[in-house]
Amino acid sequence: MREEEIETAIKVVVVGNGAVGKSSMIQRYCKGIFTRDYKKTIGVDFLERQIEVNDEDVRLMLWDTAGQEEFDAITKAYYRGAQACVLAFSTVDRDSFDAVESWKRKVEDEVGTIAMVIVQNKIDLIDDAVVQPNEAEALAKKLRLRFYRTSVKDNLNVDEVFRYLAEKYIDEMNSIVEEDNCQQKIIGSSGFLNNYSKENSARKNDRNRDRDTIILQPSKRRTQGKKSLFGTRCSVL
Ligand SMILES: Nc1nc2c(ncn2[C@@H]2O[C@H](COP(=O)(O)OP(=O)(O)OP(=O)(O)O)[C@@H](O)[C@H]2O)c(=O)[nH]1
Repeated sequence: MREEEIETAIKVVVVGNGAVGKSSMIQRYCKGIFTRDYKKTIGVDFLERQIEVNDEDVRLMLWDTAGQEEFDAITKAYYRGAQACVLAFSTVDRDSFDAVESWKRKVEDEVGTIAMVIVQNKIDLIDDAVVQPNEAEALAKKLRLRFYRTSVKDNLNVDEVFRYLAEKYIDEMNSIVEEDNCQQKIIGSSGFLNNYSKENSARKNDRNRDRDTIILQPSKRRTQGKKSLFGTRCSVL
C-alpha cells in the first residue's frame, strides 16, 4: 500500500446507561436513519463510517455497547483498543446523568486516557428535562471534557460529536509524531539517551506495523499519557 493511500482508523466506543440513545446515535450517524423502537443492545455491535479530516480519510468504527450492567463483563472486553469514547446520557433520565463519571472510569480502567466527549442526548425532550443545563456544563468542566447536546431524533449535532473526536485523536497522533521526530534529532547528538532511542524507534515500528494491519491501540496509552521530556519543540543540544 502506498503511503498516500494509508487511512486512519479510529475505534470509538459509545457508552452510557440503557436507553439513552447509543444505538440510535450510531445508526443515525452511519445509516442516516432513526427509529422509535427500543431494542436493548445485547453485548456489543459495530458500524463504521468514513469521513475526511484535514484532507485525510478517516474510518470511524463505532462500537455500540450495552447500557445494562448485566452485560458489563462482555462489553468491557470490547473497550480494549478504543481510541475515543462518547459518554452519553439522556435529558429525561437522571440516573443516566449521575452515571457518567462511572462510565468514564470503566472505560479508562480498560484503556487509559483517550479522547472523550460528554453527550446529552434527547435534547428535543427539553421540556421534560431532569438535568439542569448548568449541572451538565459543570460536570463537563470538572471532567475537562467537551460537551454536546444532541437530538438523534432531529439529527442535531450528531455529526459534530464524531467529527470532534476524530479531530482530537488526529491532533494527538500528530503531536506524538512531532515529538518522535524531535527526539530522533536530539538523540542523534546525545549518547546518554541510547536506550530511550531504541524504545522510541520500537514505538515507531509498532506504528508502521499498525498502519498495515490496522491494529487499534489507544494513542496516549502507548506514551502513558506523558509528554516528551523535551516538550514538543525541537532544540539543538
Ligand atoms: N425523543 C428522542 N428519542 C430518542 C432519541 N434518541 C433515541 N431515542 C429513543 O430512545 C430509545 C432508546 O434508544 P436506543 O438507541 O435503543 O438506546 P441505547 O442507549 O442503545 O440502549 P441500550 O441498548 O439498552 O444500551 C429508543 O426508543 C429511541 O427511539 C432522541 O434524540 N430523542
